[in-house]
Amino acid sequence: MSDLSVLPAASAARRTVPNLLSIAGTDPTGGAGIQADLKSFAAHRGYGMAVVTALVAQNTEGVRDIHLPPVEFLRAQLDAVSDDVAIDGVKVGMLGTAEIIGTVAAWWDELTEPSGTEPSGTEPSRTETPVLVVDPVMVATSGDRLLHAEAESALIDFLHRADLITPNVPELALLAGAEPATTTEDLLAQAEQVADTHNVLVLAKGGHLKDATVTDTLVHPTDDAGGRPSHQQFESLRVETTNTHGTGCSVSAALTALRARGLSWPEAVAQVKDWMTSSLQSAETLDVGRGHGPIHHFADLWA
Ligand SMILES: Nc1ncnc2c1ncn2[C@@H]1O[C@H](COP(=O)(O)OP(=O)(O)O)[C@@H](O)[C@H]1O
Ligand SMILES: Cc1ncc(COP(=O)(O)O)c(N)n1
Repeated sequence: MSDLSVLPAASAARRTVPNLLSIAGTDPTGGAGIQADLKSFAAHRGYGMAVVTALVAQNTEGVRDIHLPPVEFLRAQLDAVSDDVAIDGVKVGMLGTAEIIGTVAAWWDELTEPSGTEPSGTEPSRTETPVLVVDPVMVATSGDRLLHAEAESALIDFLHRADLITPNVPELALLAGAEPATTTEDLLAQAEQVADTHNVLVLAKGGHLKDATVTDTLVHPTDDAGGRPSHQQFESLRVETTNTHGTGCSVSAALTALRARGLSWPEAVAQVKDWMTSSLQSAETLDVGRGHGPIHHFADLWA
């Protein structure tokens, strides 16, 4: 009889599960922020890690209070992860203040820019710059502000670091300095402006438009020759539900996971859009709270 007391561990010689970090605020009811990101990473086969920028006393009905840990402690959390773990993807959500944005920016720049010093041999074995997705979180579905108004310009300055930004309609309007789009064409024009200004790929999410279908548009900045790769639109039927708490957080985390797993951006967006539709369709099988409930991150897995 074989020895049942020892189970062989799977080989970790080559990492096939990406290490993914969410830098975001919390939602103790589990639908948005870091809690949603961790579920979304797991639903997309990634190993989830989390650094808390802000403790948010919120539920499905709204935000009650926000506590900001000192930025020295935020930096200590970031270093604790990056000193030890090879990070494949980072999703940035709620940042809250200009000081927090500056702290995350300094950490990111040190992590990704060559220091000029010889490696000590103790760094985690990362071969490439991690994927960086920034969800420019400003206002929650409930209408509560999650970014100080005076921190908007600091957030805008942060964006050029991202591989992809994922604004919703009001966030894109703010970034473009325009009124919120009312049509997919307006959304596209604003996304082109923002993509060029910050030289960043933009996924303009159309959930807040009133159409019967929901269209997200992936927009590239113009290239060095002044041309723009054609944009791609991802359309789905609109799910009739008020359980939309955390949709933006979940989408940006899912995209981080799939890109870190090697999918192209269009492949990742197409897959995440399908997943989001079924997560919204199954949201009512959960019974969480009296307000805007969470989506069902594991609808397909549990089916
Ligand atoms: N009612 C809906 N039916 C189907 N998809 C939706 C619906 N609402 C939002 N989505 C999708 O969920 C994601 C988040 O969209 P959006 O609501 O625009 O952003 P946010 O959650 O950041 O406000 C997008 O991929 C969007 O297409
Ligand atoms: C900590 C935190 N981050 C982000 C959101 C936005 O979530 P949504 O707008 O998708 O409800 C939120 N409510 N809380």
